Amino acid sequence: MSEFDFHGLTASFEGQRVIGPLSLHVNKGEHVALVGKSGAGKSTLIKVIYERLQQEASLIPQGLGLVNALPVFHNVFIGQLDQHPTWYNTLTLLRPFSKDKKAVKALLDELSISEKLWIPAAALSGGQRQRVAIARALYRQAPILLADEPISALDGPMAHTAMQLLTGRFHTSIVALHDVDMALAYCDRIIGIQDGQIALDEPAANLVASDIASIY
Ligand SMILES: Nc1ncnc2c1ncn2[C@@H]1O[C@H](COP(=O)(O)OP(=O)(O)OP(=O)(O)O)[C@@H](O)[C@H]1O
Repeated sequence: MSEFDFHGLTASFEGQRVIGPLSLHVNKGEHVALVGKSGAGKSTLIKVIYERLQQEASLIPQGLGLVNALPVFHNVFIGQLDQHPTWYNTLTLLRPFSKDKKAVKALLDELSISEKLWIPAAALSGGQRQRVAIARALYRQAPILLADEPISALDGPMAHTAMQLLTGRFHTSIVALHDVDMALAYCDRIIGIQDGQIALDEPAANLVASDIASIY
């Protein structure tokens, strides 16, 4: 069953075409890895897809988009901001409800970072910030994940934990990954981007890492 079927996806900067035009059909339940060399267009393609999906998707942008002045709890809670009335969000800023504290802490426990619950995001390391952005995306509970290099700053075991959570909790995902081995391990479809076009589109089961090398 189709999750989405987009045609004519394009993006340009200062008149220079960097994506497409291309078509992308993704089935419900697919976990897609976007691979390709730096500058190929993976981040831009994720942004273009997000513009079309909006509320249906959880986004982990490469820049993470954390609010530095807010504690980790609030940065994760932001994932559900549009699911509550304004009065609820205002009260939460001052004094979070215990059910939300419990839910956010449980998620942070899974990413081994719950001890930072009340620490401002500004005081976190790069890998800790990435885990908070992952928790925010999971907390949103959207059906589709769009993630741009979500594990680039994580150590080996934590990178595996994060990929298990992301591919396990989201029905459908599109994740840009530099690590080809992680892409093959956790995704069932590999899309290679080269100069803003799809240069490879194969089930992961049909590929080994060296097959993907040609697009780098
Ligand atoms: N804001 C921008 N203004 C101008 N050009 C841009 C902008 N953002 C991206 N580009 C250009 O678009 C092309 C694709 O960039 P993009 O960030 O999508 O690549 P990428 O595959 O995600 O790279 P990386 O793996 O390094 O993150 C590049 O040539 C880049 O220089």
